[in-house]
Amino acid sequence: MSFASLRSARKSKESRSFVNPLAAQISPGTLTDPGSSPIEGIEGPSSTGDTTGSPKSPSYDVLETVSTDGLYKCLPSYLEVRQVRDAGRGIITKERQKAGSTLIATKPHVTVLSTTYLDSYCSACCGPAPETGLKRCTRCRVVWYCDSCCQNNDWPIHKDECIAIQRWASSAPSPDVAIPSDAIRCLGRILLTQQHRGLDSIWSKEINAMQSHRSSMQPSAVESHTHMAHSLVRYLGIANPAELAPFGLNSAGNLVDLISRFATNTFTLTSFSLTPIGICICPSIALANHSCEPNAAIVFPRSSSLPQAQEPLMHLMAIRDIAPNEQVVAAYVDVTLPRELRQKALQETYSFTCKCKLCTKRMAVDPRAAMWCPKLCGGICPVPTEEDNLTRCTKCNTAVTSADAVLDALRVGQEALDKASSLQIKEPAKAKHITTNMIPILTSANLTPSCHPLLAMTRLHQELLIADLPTSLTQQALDDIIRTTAKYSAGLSSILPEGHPVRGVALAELGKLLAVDEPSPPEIAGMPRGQARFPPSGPARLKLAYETLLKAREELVIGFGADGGGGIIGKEVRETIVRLEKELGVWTHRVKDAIEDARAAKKS
Ligand SMILES: C[S@@+](CC[C@H](N)C(=O)[O-])C[C@H]1O[C@@H](n2cnc3c(N)ncnc32)[C@H](O)[C@@H]1O
Repeated sequence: MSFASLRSARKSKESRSFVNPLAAQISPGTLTDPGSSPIEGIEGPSSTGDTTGSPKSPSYDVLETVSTDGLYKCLPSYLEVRQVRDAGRGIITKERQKAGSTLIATKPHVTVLSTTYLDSYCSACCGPAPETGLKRCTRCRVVWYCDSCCQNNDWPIHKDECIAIQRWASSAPSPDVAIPSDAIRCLGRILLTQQHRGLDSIWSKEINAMQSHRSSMQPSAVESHTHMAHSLVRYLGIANPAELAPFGLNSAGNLVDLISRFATNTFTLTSFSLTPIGICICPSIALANHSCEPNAAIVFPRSSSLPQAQEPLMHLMAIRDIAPNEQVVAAYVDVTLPRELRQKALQETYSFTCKCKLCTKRMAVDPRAAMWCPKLCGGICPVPTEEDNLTRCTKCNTAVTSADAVLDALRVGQEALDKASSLQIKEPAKAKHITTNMIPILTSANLTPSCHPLLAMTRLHQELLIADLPTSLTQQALDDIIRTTAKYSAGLSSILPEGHPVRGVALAELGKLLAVDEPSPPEIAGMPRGQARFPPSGPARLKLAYETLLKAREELVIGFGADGGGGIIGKEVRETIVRLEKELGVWTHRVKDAIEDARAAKKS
C-alpha cells in the first residue's frame, strides 16, 4: 500500500466555530481486557469492569410511552419513544438487539460541511471528492458537488442559501470570515427548508419538537446564542422582526428557542472513517439520551446502494447486545475523558448531570486516570488528585510517593493539549513540537496509555505525524507513526468495549500502516538481526498487519454494521487483508524454496 492514501485520509480539521459533538465518537461501554490489543509490548492497565458484553440492567426509570403524533416515521416498530425519569423522552427497544445491528438508518434533516471540508466533500451527499473532482457552484463559489445530480438534489434549498452566502460574503469585513460558520449555515438551512416544506409539514414539526433548554440556559450559552441570533439574522437578510414570520418565528424569543434546540440536538457529521467533517440535525436519532457507557453509537458507513440519493445515511448502531425494554443510549461527549471533564461538558452544553454507572459507581481504578505502579510490578494505581494524593498500586499496595510531580505533569499536560489542539490547523509545526516534547514527560510520570491527557495527546501527535509525512517516506517516519498509533490503539482498548467504532477504526489505521511497504527495512539497512523491536520488519510485520486487520474487521462489523460488512472502512480492510494473504503466501513460498535450495545444495 502506498502512503499517499494515509495523508489524504486525515486532512487537518478546522477548529469548528460550533463544536457540539452529540455524536462524539469516542465513547466506551464496558471496560475491556487490554490483552485484546494485538500489539506486543504495549499493554494497557488491567481491566476493572464488566467484560461480559451482555445486556445490563438499565440504571434509569423508563416510564410511560409518549405519543409521537405521526412523527418519526423512520423509527422501526421495535423501537418506542418513552418518558425517562429526569431525562425527558428517550428511545426504548421492545425487542432484543444484537451487537452490530442497525437500530435506525435515516437521512438527517440537515447536513452542513465545516468550512475546511467544503472543497473536498460534496455538499449534497457528503461523500469525498470523486476521482473526477468536485464541481463548484458558479454563483456562490462556496459549495461543491460530485456532479449535476447532487447539485440538482440540493438546489431547492441551495437556491436561497446561495443568495444568503453571497450576501454574507459581500458584507464580510475580511476574506477570513467571508464564509459563514457551519452553525449559521445549518440554522439557515433549517429555516429555509421549513419555509420550502411548509411550517405544518412533518419535517418542520419534528424540528420544532426537539428539546430546548431556553428556560434553563447557562449564562455562557446566553451570550453565544445571542451572538448566533445576530449572525443568523444578518445571513438571512432579515431587516426587522416582521420578516421573521415567514420562517415560523413570531419573536426574538422564538429565535433563541430555535438556537437552543439546535445546540441541544446537533450531531457531528463524520466521514465513513469517523473524521468529523461537519454537523447535522436528525430529530429521530436525537431522541436517544446520553450515557457514558453507551449501548449504541452513531456512524455514517456509506454502504447504501444508491449513494447519491440516499447518502448521507446516518446509522444508530447497537454496539453491544441490548435487552428488551432497555433504553438505547449514545454518548454525547468524549468518554475517554475522566468523570469531572465529562460532567462539565454535559452540564455546559446539555444542562444535565449524568448519573450513569460509570459516573456514579466507585471504581478501584479508572483507566482514564491511571498510572503504572511505582515499583513497576505490572499493577496500576489511580492518579493522585488534589483531594486525594495518597494512592497505592492495586496489586502490590506500593504507595505513589511522587504525587506532586504527577499532579504537575497532569496540569501541564492538559495545558499543552489545549494549546497544541488550538494550533493544530494554523501552526501544525508548533503543535507537533508541543506533542513531541510533552508525550515523554507524561510517559515518564508513569501515566498509562489510556490516561487523560496522554491518550488525547497521543492521538493528536499521530494526526500531526500523518499530516507531516515527508514526500519521500522514510523508515523512521513510518515506524514512528506506527508506534504512536499502536500506543493510541492500546490506550483505547483499555477504555472502549470491543466493537466500538472508534476502536475498530484505530485498529484499521494501525493494520494499514503496518501493511505499508517498508521504505528501507532495518535488516537490509544493516541493523542487527533478531532483536526484539516494535514494529517488527519483513514477514513478521506483514503477519502483524494481517492479524491486526483481522481483529479490525471483527470490530468494524459491529461498529459499522454487519449488514453492510462494516461500511466502506470494512471494505477497505477486507481488500488489504486479501492483498496481505497473497503477499504472505508469496513469502511462505519463498522461504520454502530457500530451505529446499539449501537442502539441495547440501546434498550435492
Ligand atoms: C438530544 S436530547 C435527548 C432527547 C430528550 N430527552 C428529549 O426529550 O427530546 C438531549 C437532552 O436530553 C436530556 N438528557 C439526555 N440524556 C440524559 C441523561 N442521561 N440524564 C438526564 N438528562 C438527559 C438533557 O436534557 C439533554 O439536554
